[in-house]
Amino acid sequence: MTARRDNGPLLEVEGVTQKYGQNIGCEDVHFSLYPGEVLGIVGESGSGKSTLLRCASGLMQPTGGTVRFNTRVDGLQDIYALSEAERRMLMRTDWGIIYQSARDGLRMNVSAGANVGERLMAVGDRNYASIRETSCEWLEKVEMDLGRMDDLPRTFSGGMQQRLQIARNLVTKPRLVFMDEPTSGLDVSVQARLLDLVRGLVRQLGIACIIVTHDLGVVRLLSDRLMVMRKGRVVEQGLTDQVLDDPQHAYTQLLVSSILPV
Ligand SMILES: Nc1ncnc2c1ncn2[C@@H]1O[C@H](COP(=O)(O)OP(=O)(O)OP(=O)(O)O)[C@@H](O)[C@H]1O
Repeated sequence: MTARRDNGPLLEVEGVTQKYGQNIGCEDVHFSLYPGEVLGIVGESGSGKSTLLRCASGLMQPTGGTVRFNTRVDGLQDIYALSEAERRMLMRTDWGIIYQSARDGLRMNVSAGANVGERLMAVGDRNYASIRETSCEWLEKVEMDLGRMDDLPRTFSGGMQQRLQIARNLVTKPRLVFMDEPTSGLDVSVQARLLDLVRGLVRQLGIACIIVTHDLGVVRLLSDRLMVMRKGRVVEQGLTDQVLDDPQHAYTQLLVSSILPV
């Protein structure tokens, strides 16, 4: 585990509840995430994983509870008490979000290079040569062929699009990255390479991550800690190996024994 605990949590989620009318998206969720720590969230379809991720990543204000992020200047701040502009700035600088569908995370009508470069411009970089150089470095880090730099993402395979999303998100060196099913929909060998790449970059850069997935193999490989959700609630959480090798809750036991589809 590479998490650093000396300066307190990077993200603190307390009592987060999201209701959609009568429907419960998630209910009374608590957790803290430390710098450099990778948290996996698993659970069957409809268990509230995506709802929780959206609440924690500033995309949807929960109907109850608080989400606090340890900002560089002012320390722990309730992200929904910030102005829209401040929250957007955080999202551009300290957070990354990697979506299951590249369409949600990339601009499909601008080139691969511009997809990466515009993130640098958004944080104030105005030097075209250095933007292009850094974009190239990142495309290489995610094993993209630089010959495709000026091509549109819609001409890429699913695996390439996900690698481009990773470059676009990591280029600004965020401290926290949210990933929603980053490998689903890709074929198995592409998934394995992508997971290796994510694992290498996350460890090398010491980025904290929250990964929502239905794939226990993904969390086994990437996450330090694991949270298991059912019907909007967290039923079990702990160190990933502990939870997967010695599940305490009956529902986790079913998930791990593959009796339930996750
Ligand atoms: N926009 C919405 N309006 C009403 N109910 C919603 C909405 N979004 C989600 N829900 C409900 O909230 C609950 C949790 O859904 P959520 O999508 O967060 O689960 P999930 O675990 O991410 O599922 P999946 O793995 O299928 O994406 C479900 O009962 C779902 O029907």
